[in-house]
Amino acid sequence: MTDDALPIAGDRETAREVWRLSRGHRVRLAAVVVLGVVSTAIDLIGPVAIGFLIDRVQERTADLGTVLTVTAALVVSAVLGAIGTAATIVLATRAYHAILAGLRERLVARALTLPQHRVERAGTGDLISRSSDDVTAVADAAPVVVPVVTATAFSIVVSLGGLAALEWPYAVALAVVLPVYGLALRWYLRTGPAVYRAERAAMSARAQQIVESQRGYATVLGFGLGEQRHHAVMTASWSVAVQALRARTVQSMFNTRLNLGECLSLAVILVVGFVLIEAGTSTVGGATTAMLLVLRLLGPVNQLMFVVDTLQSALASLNRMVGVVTTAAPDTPAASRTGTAVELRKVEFRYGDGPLVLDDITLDIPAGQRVAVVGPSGAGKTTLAAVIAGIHPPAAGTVKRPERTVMITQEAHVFAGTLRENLTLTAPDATDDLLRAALEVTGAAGLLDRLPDGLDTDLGGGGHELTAAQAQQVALARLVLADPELAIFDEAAAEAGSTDATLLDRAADAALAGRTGLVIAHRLSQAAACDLVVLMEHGRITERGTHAELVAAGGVYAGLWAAWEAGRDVRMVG
Ligand SMILES: Nc1ncnc2c1ncn2[C@@H]1O[C@H](COP(=O)(O)OP(=O)(O)OP(=O)(O)O)[C@@H](O)[C@H]1O
Repeated sequence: MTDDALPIAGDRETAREVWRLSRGHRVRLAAVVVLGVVSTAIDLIGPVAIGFLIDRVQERTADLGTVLTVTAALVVSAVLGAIGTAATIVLATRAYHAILAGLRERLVARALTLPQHRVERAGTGDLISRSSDDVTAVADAAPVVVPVVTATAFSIVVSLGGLAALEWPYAVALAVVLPVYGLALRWYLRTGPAVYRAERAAMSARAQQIVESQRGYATVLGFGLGEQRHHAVMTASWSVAVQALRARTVQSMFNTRLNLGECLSLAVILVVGFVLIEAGTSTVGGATTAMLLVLRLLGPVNQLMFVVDTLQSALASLNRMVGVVTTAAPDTPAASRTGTAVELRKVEFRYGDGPLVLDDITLDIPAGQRVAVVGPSGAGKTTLAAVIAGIHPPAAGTVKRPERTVMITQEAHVFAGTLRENLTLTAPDATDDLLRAALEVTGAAGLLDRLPDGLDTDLGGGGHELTAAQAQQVALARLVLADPELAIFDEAAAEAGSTDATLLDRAADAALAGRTGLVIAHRLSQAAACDLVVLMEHGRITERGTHAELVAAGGVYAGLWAAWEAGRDVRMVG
């Protein structure tokens, strides 16, 4: 794990979080425990009844009534035990899924508030895999793990209790042998995962060799590489065979250890039973009951050993999920001083270990004013916008911005869902009238009329496709509905003079009305309409002032403006 990776919770932290999440389900969990103990205890009736019958037969006091009573007890205990166990498993599985659903909700909620730079540093894949693969791994483990773990836990407790009730030396003997299973498990967990990983890696390498040979078929033929490819596939296949052999060996060695545990368990009960019968403290029936109890227990214990892999990987996934949930909340932006919406002091920023992309930036944006940032490509405009928006924390210096800050980036995303859902993302309670008004403000009322189902039209993946400009208008309408104090626009550079550019300029202008605005101006006409213009070059602010002041000053901006007016080099600023 690198320093940048999202954290992985420890087992204790995970247990704490799961306990916290179980708050609404504790009655159900208590019912699981009660039902589990009762149904496992009912299961004990069988061994006890058989022991009772054997003793009566030995004493020669058994008659047909005894046999029928014992048979009835066996049937009733089997049926009730089965019903009770099934009900316990159903209840436990429901509780498990309810708690998992709660965890998933918290994970998504937390993931959506993680600072973008945190997610980017960790790799978006990490977060996606935690909220999809890990959730699936934990959910898929339920049908395998829950019944086995529940049954084994109750069986161990109740069987040990039953043995102790019978004669305490039986329980002590079994308790002494049970650690053999623990040792077998420890050995398996230390050896198994690495061997299985190596087997899977060998399989991937073989698949890779085969796919490459097929994909590069023409090259293989053209260069006469057939023999070489054949050899590569053969080597990879042999490696799979070797790894598979190792994996199966580990498995059978594990089985041997389990068999040893089983033999020892039965042997100690046999020996203890013999000694107790000899001493006259136990009967043959009692020893038989003890033996049957141990035999009953061995099934679930063995099953537990075989689901331990699934259990482990589910726990690892759980730790990864809880790691996101318990990640520290991002710093809330400091409230800005009255009158000044944005305050940057000596801000520096670099991507990773790269060079400074922002260097000594000090900037105030008075509340309600619009500032345009212009400059050549790579000057750091987008980075400055992201630092002001709080997406990237500054490497040095301080940034203050209003709490309600929204940034519209160059790629406005349209989410899969209806237009209404796309708009209400930022205003869940907005009425249809408000949504229409927001679309109207951003000049998209016409779009609404053209959509086949109006606000209910499906957009995004598989739905009605919006043009890039329409997607921007929807994003702007979303911004209007979010009603932020500071709006930051880093919009796509539409070609100057194009219908889209005019449309978007008007839409942005309307969306900015009454707010503080920071506009990354790709067209100098946008800059000219702002209250203040900031020119950036090589990560530094080199000129600042009103448009008129900068033009009058005759510096770089004035040159750019002259070029813009002459229509000579429009792209200089984008
Ligand atoms: N994610 C990143 N990782 C590393 N370097 C980056 C990253 N994003 C931008 N840069 C670098 O930072 C510098 C500033 O980039 P930035 O995108 O902020 O400039 P810009 O003025 O907005 O350019 P443009 O107008 O082309 O969008 C450039 O040298 C760029 O290569």
